[in-house]
Amino acid sequence: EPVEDKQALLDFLHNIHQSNSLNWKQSSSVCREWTGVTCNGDQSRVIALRLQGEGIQGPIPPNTLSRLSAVQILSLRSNGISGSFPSDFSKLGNLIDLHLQFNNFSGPLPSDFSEWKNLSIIDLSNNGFNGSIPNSFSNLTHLTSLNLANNLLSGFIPNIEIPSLQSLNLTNNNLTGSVPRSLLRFPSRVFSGNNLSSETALPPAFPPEPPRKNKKLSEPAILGIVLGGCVLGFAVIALLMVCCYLKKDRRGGLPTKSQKREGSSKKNTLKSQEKSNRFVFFEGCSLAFDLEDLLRASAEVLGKGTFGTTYKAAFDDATAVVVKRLKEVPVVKEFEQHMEVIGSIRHPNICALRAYYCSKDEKLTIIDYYEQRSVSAMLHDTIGEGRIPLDWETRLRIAIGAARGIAHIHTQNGGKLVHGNIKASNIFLNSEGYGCISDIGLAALMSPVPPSVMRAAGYRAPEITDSRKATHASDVYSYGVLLLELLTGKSPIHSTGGDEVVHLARWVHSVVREEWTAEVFDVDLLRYPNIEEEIVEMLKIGMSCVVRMPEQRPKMTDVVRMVEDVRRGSTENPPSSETNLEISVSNPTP
Ligand SMILES: Nc1ncnc2c1ncn2[C@@H]1O[C@H](COP(=O)(O)OP(=O)(O)OP(=O)(O)O)[C@@H](O)[C@H]1O
Repeated sequence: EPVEDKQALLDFLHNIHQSNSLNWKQSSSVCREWTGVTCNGDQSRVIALRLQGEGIQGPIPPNTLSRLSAVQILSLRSNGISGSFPSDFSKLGNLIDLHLQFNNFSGPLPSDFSEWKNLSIIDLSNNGFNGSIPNSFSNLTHLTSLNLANNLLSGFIPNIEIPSLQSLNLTNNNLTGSVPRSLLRFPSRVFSGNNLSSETALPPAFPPEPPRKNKKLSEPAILGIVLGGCVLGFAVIALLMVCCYLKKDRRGGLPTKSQKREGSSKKNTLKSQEKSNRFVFFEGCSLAFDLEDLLRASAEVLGKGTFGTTYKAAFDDATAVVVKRLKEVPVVKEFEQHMEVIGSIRHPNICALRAYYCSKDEKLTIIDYYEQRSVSAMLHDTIGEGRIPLDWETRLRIAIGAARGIAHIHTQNGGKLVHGNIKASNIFLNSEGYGCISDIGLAALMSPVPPSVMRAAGYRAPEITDSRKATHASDVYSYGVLLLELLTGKSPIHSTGGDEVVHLARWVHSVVREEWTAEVFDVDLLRYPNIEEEIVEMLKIGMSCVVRMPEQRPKMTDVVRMVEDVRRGSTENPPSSETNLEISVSNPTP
């Protein structure tokens, strides 16, 4: 137990005004039980403190958090913290990430940032910091991301020459002068909303920033929160709006247009109330809307899943986010910890979690809206005159992408993270047209779902009787069913015409055993020339994933290699015109 760190945290707790009471008790274990606290391996020091959206008000009491000298990650974002930048934070010499955004800090920034030699991410955006940007930022040789947007900073932008700096945001301040040469590599939008001179010397590659339509709306007086053009702010607003709609929805359906107009005056109040609750949003959100567009957004129910209802919040320019409202999430702390793990994952084949909301009664997750809908919709939904068949190239990319995404999930959280609900309705297409997987690990958090009502029934491995106890091997099984679905075009549970319900894995096995392999494949696929070898290879992989014994299934990393080889193999050995569709059934499926 890190006794001194614990005392520092208790001193902090006893000297702040905090509206959502933290569960920090002298008698409980700081490393194992306290919300937002992470210790090192031997539990001798606190190394991360994440108190996002905890409703903390007022200034940070001096000589409290600054005693956490081993802390590397400090996040106090989305609270109501006021006062100046705590000068004693200079003692936190091990800091790597500092998140103080969306608070009410004021006064100048510290003049000497060189104390924090390891700092990599600094987010001080959406506060009331004034004065100039200190030159000492240049000494932060490990800095990768600096966000000072939506403050009251003035004066010239210093020449910050840090090669590692990849992300910069200085929008909506009162900065003057021109953009220094060292920062010309960043796009003009990261400097917009300032008083920079026209000879800002932006290189011709960066078009001039169009006038900001909603400039007046970025004033703090309007919404009480400074959102301006900040990208992350959009997620918050969308979240708040949807909360508003959801509350209406609870009273009976989504609001009509006139109800929306009536309700708009109430939205601001709701926004500020909710802001002081438990909003947490993650970096990297690249959505960009005008605030007006956001206020016009409407909510639509996409569907009711096992764990709650999913909404689309759409904006006038067709941009949208998806809000999942989860029911029956038993433990707040577990939910928050899980969201922090998921929110930090950035991978091309994993749908990024943009934000979440957590209170005792309400839990929401926010992700991007995928216009083409899910792989399930692409395979099975009839649109307009009929279904547009999914071509083999797309199906192959879905399979490769999903495999890569799941393999990455299996490496997270010390190799303990499991998806637990892999199915076609949780897979979308990323910008490169590869599969991208969503809803990671939610099943493990929820109340157990009886196998009979599990919507994922057809994908569920035979050994899984409790929906919360999925494993890497059961994920491999579910992925195998997904492959069979892509190859056959059939749902994981389907009927053959009579009353009988057929499980896809069993059906494929029986057809292959009868040596009618060609009958297995979706007729839409058989139209494509020269793909027999690839689809047969893929079928073999799918069948190896759905064997009954979990220990006989391949590991996800092997599956990635195998599905990638399907394409590689056939380019190296082009298929003969007469491909043999025979498959040997060596491994009985259930
Ligand atoms: N980000 C998204 N973009 C587009 N459609 C989505 C998105 N997220 C979910 N959907 C669609 O919304 C519908 C409801 O999704 P939801 O996740 O609630 O249920 P489900 O996937 O059918 O079941 P489960 O709750 O077991 O995952 C599904 O058709 C799903 O594909």
